[in-house]
Amino acid sequence: MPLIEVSNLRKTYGERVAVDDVSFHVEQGEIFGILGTNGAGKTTTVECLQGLRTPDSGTMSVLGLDPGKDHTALRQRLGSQLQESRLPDKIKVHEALDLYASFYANPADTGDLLAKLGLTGQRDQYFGKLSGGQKQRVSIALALVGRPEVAVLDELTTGLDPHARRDTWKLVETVRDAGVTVLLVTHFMDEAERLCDRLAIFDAGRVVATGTPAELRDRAGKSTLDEAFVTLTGRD
Ligand SMILES: Nc1ncnc2c1ncn2[C@@H]1O[C@H](COP(=O)(O)OP(=O)(O)OP(=O)(O)O)[C@@H](O)[C@H]1O
Repeated sequence: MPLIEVSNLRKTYGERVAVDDVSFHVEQGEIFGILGTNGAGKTTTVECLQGLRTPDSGTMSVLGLDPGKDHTALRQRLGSQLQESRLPDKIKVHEALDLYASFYANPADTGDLLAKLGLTGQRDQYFGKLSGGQKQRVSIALALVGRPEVAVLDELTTGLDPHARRDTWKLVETVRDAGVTVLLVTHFMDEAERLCDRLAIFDAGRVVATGTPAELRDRAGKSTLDEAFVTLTGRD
């Protein structure tokens, strides 16, 4: 049974249809990408999956739970990275981690987690003083502190330099290799190609294709995911 199953999901904001008849599934242990341009409905979809938004219609199952009904149980088993750094500048790294750890019944050891993410030296630093890459690593640490079975990582490398992006990608692979299923929201084709085992291409609230990066390239008859994306979204 898939770890995540979404069928015919629809979500509107007033007149605006943000997500329209979206279906896909995610298998245990994979990095699954939700790829699309701005406003494609990616964040709305993962917010519904986390029980943060109520869809208008459709069904969802995450770890066998219904996000709408089993929100509290799901929160213990799912880790979320914030789309932007929403931490106050004046919180220290270890304070943020301890705070998030307190939300979970069986949190990870925060010292170990900081070491794994290369943040031991930043333990006592204010969040506001960190570099972009360090902030991103803190937000990944916050997503992992509850020992989640599924981690939702949204716009992971936006604003990072090429070295920090590559370091972050390696980190995501380490997370997956430790057995965590990763739902990766991105609008970067190179990131999706490099990291995702399978992905769904979103466009204007709909899923236009799902598959491995190689399958999507083949289907579109293109040599890069970038070109395949343009073809599959009908923008050729
Ligand atoms: N709270 C809201 N109220 C009204 N409209 C919203 C709200 N949140 C999102 N939308 C609209 O719904 C559509 C889908 O937005 P969503 O944030 O899900 O897309 P996205 O693919 O994650 O985009 P981005 O990459 O820019 O984050 C957009 O047109 C957006 O303007």
